[in-house]
Amino acid sequence: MNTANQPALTVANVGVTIGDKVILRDVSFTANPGEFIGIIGPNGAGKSTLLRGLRGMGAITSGDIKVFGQSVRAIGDKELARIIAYMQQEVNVGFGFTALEVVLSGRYPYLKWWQNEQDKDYEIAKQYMAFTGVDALAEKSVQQVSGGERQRILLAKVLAQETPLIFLDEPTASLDLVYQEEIFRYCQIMCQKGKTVLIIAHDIKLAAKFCSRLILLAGGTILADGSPSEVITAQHLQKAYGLHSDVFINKVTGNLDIHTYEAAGTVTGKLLVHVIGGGGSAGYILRLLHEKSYNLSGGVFQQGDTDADVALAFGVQAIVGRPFCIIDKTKGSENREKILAADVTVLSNLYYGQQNLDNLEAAFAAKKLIVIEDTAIEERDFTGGRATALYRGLLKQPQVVVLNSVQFAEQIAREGF
Ligand SMILES: Nc1ncnc2c1ncn2[C@@H]1O[C@H](COP(=O)(O)OP(=O)(O)OP(=O)(O)O)[C@@H](O)[C@H]1O
Repeated sequence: MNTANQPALTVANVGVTIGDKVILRDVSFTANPGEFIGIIGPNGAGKSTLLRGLRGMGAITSGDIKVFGQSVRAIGDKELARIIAYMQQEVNVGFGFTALEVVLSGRYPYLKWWQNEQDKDYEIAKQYMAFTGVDALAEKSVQQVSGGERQRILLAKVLAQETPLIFLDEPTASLDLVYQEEIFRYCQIMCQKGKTVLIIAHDIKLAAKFCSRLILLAGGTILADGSPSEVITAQHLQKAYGLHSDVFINKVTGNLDIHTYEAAGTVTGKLLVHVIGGGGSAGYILRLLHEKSYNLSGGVFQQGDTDADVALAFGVQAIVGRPFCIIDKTKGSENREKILAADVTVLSNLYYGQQNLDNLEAAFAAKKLIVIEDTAIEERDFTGGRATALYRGLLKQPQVVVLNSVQFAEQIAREGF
């Protein structure tokens, strides 16, 4: 087969109906050499049905599938096995076979019916066993290896098939974190060498970390197809999984991260809450309130402050000032505007220096103010006593309620504001 200048896979309007149940409909996409495509989606979305169908193993009721420009229907079994290797979700490995024998069975598309495996086949099998780190297990029975080792033996078998296309149906299921990452890493290397890998995965974060592209299936059709950041959005996750989430780049890992939470009722939706914070003191407050769907603003945070990052991750309108600088007039006024507009303002357990003293002064403008106090103000005062004096004056205001962070969390969980 001539594979040059052709998409590896062309899927056009594929549908699968079993009995009167529509399992897949209008599935269309093209996969090019070198692409590492993660197929994600909730249970029952049709991922396995799709992969089986693409491999020509399940009945496709409509549409067309081409590999390197040729319809799969027109390709014989053995030739197709030289183009697509497929690792199914549950593989029964025959009793008594050694790991090497299992991997060698991946070479069958290259053997004539009368032929045994040749030296070259042994070399290839051993090469991929070394690649997936199971060469030392060659003579061991596959019944006597761990689940992770077995998955890597099966991956070596699939690789020994030396096909340009590789389909993997949840190869990481039941594997620990190390093995899961390893399998994704092996696939990434194979794709860098020009192979096309389609992998079904339930771990979205892992798929987003390694795959060059994701296809999100939901309800039997493609909901989103693109780069991980295009596909993994709160809106798509809500549509596909019915899940409330925030999607953001984790500053520690540099990877896409997802924070999921239980949906709050609609009661809190319209209440405006402003959170005065900084230096990481407001992050958990923003999270708690965001999870309850309050309409939030926050500030004045400093650029680079984790409170500013948390606000960004949760889509909170944040007033962010320059780092290590006294809060300027503009930011101070913005802060007061938000405080005046808010139904409730929360003042976090802030530490005060000259730079952020304006946050404390601004708190006097609140209609209703919840002051979070976990540490005595004297210990948080780096202004030579000014912050303490202001704070004491603030606590005398009738609109002020003082809670520690545990009481605050309980209050929000129990009844909100
Ligand atoms: N042979 C069949 N007969 C009838 N329904 C089927 C058949 N095979 C699959 N289905 C149904 O088709 C839908 C899609 O199944 P499929 O296994 O493709 O989903 P999946 O996305 O791979 O799910 P999971 O994440 O749970 O593995 C499910 O509702 C399933 O019950």
